[in-house]
Amino acid sequence: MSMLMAVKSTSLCNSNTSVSARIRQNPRAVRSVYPTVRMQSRVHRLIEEQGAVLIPGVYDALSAAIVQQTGFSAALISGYALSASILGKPDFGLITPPEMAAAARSVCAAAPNIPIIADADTGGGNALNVQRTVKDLIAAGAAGCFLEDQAWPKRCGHMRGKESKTADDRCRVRSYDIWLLTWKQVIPAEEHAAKIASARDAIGDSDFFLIARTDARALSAKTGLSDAIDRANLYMEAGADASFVEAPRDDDELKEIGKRTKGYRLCNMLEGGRTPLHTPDELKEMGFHLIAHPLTSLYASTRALVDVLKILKEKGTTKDHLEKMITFEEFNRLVNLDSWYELETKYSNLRNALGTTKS
Ligand SMILES: C[C@@](O)(CC(=O)O)C(=O)O
Ligand SMILES: [Mg+2]
Repeated sequence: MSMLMAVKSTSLCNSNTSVSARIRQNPRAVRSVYPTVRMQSRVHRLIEEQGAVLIPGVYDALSAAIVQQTGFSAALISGYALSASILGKPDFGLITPPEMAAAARSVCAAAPNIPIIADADTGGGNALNVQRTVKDLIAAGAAGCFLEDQAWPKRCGHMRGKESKTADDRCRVRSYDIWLLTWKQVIPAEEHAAKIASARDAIGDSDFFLIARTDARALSAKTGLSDAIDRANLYMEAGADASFVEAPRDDDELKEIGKRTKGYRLCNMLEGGRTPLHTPDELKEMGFHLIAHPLTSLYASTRALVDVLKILKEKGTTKDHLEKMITFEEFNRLVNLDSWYELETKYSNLRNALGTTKS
C-alpha cells in the first residue's frame, strides 16, 4: 500500500494523540513507497565531500554572483530576504511561488557554478500546488528547495509572538479572527507528508534536493521539540532528502535534533534569531550537514546602505567616506566588465570584417 493511501486521515488538529504515538499505533503510515537510494544530486555530492556545507542566503543576481565569487559552494534564496528586496516588506507570507521562481531564474543565471536552493515556503497551497512550485523551480535552474509545514499565511520561523498553550488551543485556531491571536500554525503532519511525497513525485529524476522543514517547535514549550522531531522523521519517510527543524532554542535542542532525526539535517543560523550561532565544525559535531546563513548578506548590505546613506544625507557628499563603498574598478571586476568589452570588440571586428568582404 502506498504511503499516501496508508497515511491516517486523522489530522493533528482533531486528535489529542502526539504524532509519535500515532506513528507507533500505525507503523504502516510511515512506510515510504519511495526508494531510500535515490539519484545523487549536486547537493548530496557536496555533503559527501564536505561533511557540513556552509550556505549563505542571497536575494538577487548580484548577491548570488558575490557568493559564488567569494568561493562558497552553494547558496540559498531566502524568502525573508527576497520579500525584503523585491517588496521592502517582512517575511509574512507576502511572496508568491512565481516570484520565487523568477528570482531563482536570475540567481541561477548569475551563479551558474554553484547549486542554488530556493525557499519554497509552504509550496503555494496543497500537494497539487506543490508540484507546480517544484517544477517551476527546477525549470528555473534551482538545485533544491525547502518546503515547510506552516499554515498559510506563514511567517519567519524566528519571529516572536504569543505561543499557544496546548495542542487543543492551537487546533481550535481556524477562523481568521482567532488566527490573529496566535503567531504561528502548522498543518497536520500527514498533510505535509503528502506534500513532501508530491514534491518527490514532481522531482522525478531531476537533480534536485528536497528539504522538509517543520515549524512545530514554536507551537509549544513542552512538546514542541518532540513534535518537531517526529514530524521531521515522518517527512523523511515521505521522500525528503533532508530535514530542517526550525528555531531550536539552545544547544541541548540542537544536539537532540542531531541524535533523534534521521538522515541529513539542515541547521538555520539566523543572526538575531532563536537558535544560538555556531561554526560549521561545531554543528557538524552535533549532527548537521547543511548550515544555512539565510540573512547574513541581507543584513550586511542593509547595514552598509543605512550607514552610507546617513552620511550622504548629513554631509551632502561621500568624498571623505569612499572607504565605505566598493570602488568603481572593484565593482566592474565583480560584474566582469572586461568580458563585455571583449565581446563588444569581437562582434565589432566581425561586423567590420563582413563589411570589408562585402565591398
Ligand atoms: C530561512 C528563512 O525561511 C527564514 C526563517 O523563517 O527562518 C528565510 O526565508 O530566510
Ligand atoms: Mg523563509
